[in-house]
Amino acid sequence: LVTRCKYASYNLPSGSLGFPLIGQTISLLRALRKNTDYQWYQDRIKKYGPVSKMSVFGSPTVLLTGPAANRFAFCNPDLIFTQTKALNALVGVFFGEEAGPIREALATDFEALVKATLSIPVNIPFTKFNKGLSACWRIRKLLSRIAREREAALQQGRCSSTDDFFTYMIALRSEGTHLLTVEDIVDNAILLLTAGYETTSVLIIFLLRCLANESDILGNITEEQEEIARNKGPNEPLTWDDVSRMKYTWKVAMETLRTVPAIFGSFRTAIKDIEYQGYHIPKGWQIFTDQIVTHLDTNFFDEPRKFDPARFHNQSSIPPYCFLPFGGGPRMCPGNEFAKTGTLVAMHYLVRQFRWKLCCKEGYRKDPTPMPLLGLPIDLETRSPPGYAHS
Ligand code: HEM
Repeated sequence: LVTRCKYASYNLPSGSLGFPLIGQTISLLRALRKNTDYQWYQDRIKKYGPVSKMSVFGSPTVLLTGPAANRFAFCNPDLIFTQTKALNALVGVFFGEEAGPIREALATDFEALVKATLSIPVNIPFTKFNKGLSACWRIRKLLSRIAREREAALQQGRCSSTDDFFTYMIALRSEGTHLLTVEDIVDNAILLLTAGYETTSVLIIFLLRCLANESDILGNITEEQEEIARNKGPNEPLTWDDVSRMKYTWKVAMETLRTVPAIFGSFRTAIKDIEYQGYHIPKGWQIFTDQIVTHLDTNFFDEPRKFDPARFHNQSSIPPYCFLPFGGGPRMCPGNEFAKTGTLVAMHYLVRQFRWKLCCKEGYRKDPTPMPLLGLPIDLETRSPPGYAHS
């Protein structure tokens, strides 16, 4: 009623905002967990059309679907990059040589933090949001300590500005390049870790999962990687040039991201009243777009449920704003090349040295990142790469 009175002169999209605060959050989270989110969006589109209003993660939201909507969401200057209210409340690899022990100390807390990013932002004991807040507090405490130690070490000349993320950011501040405080730098570190933590590992997990059932594709990847290895000396590390030659392997990774996007959707907030296709979107409302809607659309991908990396042989045949694993526009993922390199290097060593079988055929859920229901138990066998002249 309040919304109806407040926006009486607006042409709001169809749909309902549901119960205050909760809205459709539980229903969407349930669909994500059951991996039926694609159907959930289709049901909404059928009922309300490609633009509809709802309320998720604590904010009134307009769901936009289709390539034109994706373009609008990613490129409109009146929409700012937002995370859900939960993530904003939670967040206000960078550790040089100590990476191992610090990563271990943080791993469990980051898992709790990522899980809490899509939750109802009400701090009630034992809820995901509450656990995420506690995890975030521990992460912040640990990172702040590290940042302060690095600051002191830098001042005493015990480390260099290129040692890690913190020393680099602190050195830039001393040069007057930015005015961020140590707390701001810690916040940025948390954001980078949240964005980069599970995404690449999800891609590698689902690559392994898909390849276990696709012996021909695995064979083609192995051939590409063996060819690269053949031209190298014993124990010679991979180079940028080698990675740029892993074209087929990357097509398989893109097909994995098309069928199982690591990030399920993108949120923006309208900084003023805006209009889309005749509908008004009030200032302060969220815009939400979901990658899977175009990734599985038969208008853009033939037999979209089929795992077929060959569809990326001719990438110009994919219409713009239909395939968006790394987002689009000015806020496209800045870690995409880093993720690509990490994934390709991991695949180089995995496919040449191992073969694997899935121990179970369970499905997967999104919580919010996709994860096989029972993890990914596999039978791993070592494989002898062909004996090259030098090995
Ligand atoms: C397969 C791996 C990855 C995928 C699929 C992925 C996907 C995405 C997507 C879709 C967005 C845009 C979200 C939006 O527009 O709402 C994004 C943003 C971002 N990603 Fe990634 N990402 C990956 C890896 C990484 C890594 C490794 C890092 C850093 C180490 C990273 C850092 C970021 C950051 C900082 C943003 C926010 C950019 C901004 O605020 O403008 N990502 N990522």
